Amino acid sequence: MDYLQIKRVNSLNGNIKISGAKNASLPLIAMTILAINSVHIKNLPQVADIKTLLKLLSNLGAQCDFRDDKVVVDTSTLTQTKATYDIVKTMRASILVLGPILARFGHCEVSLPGGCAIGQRPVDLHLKALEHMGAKISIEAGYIQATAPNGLKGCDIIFDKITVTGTANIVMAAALASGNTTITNAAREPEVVQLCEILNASGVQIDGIGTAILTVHGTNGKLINIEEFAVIPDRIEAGTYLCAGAISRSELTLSSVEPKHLGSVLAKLEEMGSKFTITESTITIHPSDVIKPIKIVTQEYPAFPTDMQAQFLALATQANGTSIIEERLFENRFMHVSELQRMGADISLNGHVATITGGTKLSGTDVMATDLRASSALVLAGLVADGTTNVHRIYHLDRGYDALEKKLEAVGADVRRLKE
Ligand SMILES: CC(=O)N[C@H]1[C@@H](OP(=O)(O)OP(=O)(O)OC[C@H]2O[C@@H](n3ccc(=O)[nH]c3=O)[C@H](O)[C@@H]2O)O[C@H](CO)[C@@H](O)[C@@H]1O
Ligand SMILES: C=C(OP(=O)(O)O)C(=O)O
Repeated sequence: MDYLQIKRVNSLNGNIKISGAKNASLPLIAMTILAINSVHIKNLPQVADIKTLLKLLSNLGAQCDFRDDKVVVDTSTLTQTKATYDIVKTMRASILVLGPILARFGHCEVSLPGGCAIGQRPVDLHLKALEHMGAKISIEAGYIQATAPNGLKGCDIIFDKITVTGTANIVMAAALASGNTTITNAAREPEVVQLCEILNASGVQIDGIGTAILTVHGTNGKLINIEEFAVIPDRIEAGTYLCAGAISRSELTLSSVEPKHLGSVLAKLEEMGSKFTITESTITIHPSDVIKPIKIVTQEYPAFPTDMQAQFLALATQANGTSIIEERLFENRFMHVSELQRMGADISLNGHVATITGGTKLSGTDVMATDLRASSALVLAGLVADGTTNVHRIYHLDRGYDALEKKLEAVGADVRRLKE
């Protein structure tokens, strides 16, 4: 198993190119199930989750040719409709094949994804919405068994909670349904917006893109032609490297980034003292020597993302005062706290709220990554901790960060990937 060894740096300097967004790539790859043609996707990140989803599609019979940051997916040979436990257990986002497979074939089996380190993460809203569209759904032996022998029918769906992959799943199901599907309380994340835009450009009319009410005009079973496109930049990867600049008081420039998607993250970093030079596709962070404490509440886009909570918590350990971070999306997304405490951080947890007394000196030690963003928080802490920090179980990090150690090394960090 690999681990990352990080030594304290004085400062970082240089340019980091941001990769395509994992959370946009996943629904966009699932979307190829709706296509009549071979779909060319550019700017994919080289991360484990992408390979996992492509493996899932290959197992179902699709042809996937993934080279560098491009993939060509041909689902005309896709004949199997069962997403098995061995793959789904490694990546919850496998649930994204449910909507498109059901819409195209009229039946689909997907292993229940189950919970994960950050929380229970049920998929009840995906299933209820599909039932509303006419699907018959049962859970048998740990599998979601879904059928729609007469096709899916457009209808009005109101999500009780905003769900990102739930919205993506239903948009894809609705794309091939008969009639119109209106989704109220839809997710507005840029990753959902891109999925809708590509579908819209491929002949599936979608009204309200980027708003909380989407109307998808179904094609009544007709597969669609999808032109080549590039995945949007990863706003969470970008946010993580901005935190690297802020915590190490280093000027860093991010390129191939979409500043518009980072509004709440930039606003919080500004409150903490950083300044920015922003162009259409670059952000340079000019950090301040003094990091100010912060109050953060995680919420759905465009508010502050839960996927940046762990990294800001690491940053808050170096602020000159007390920060308060409230996690509203996932009930157990504070697993990094105990590891940061082992490095010397002063953090108290009360349910969903972490109180971080900043200004403590961190010391390098062996720490365990427990989930994807917890991993990057530990890397950020390692950049400023005295001595050496070894981050173990980085298979979590490899799910979503493209060449993290190479990108950090290129700007002067001492980060090495080693074998246990
Ligand atoms: C692959 C991907 O894009 N993952 C992102 C996606 O996850 P994901 O799509 O799984 O997260 P959701 O938006 O669905 O979850 C939001 C909240 O709704 C709850 N819920 C969701 C579905 C459901 O059927 N029932 C239910 O109760 C969840 O437990 C959670 O508390 O959005 C999350 C919230 O921004 C991000 O942290 C993840 O990085
Ligand atoms: C929680 C995340 O991903 P996933 O939904 O795939 O677990 C994430 O990207 O931070």
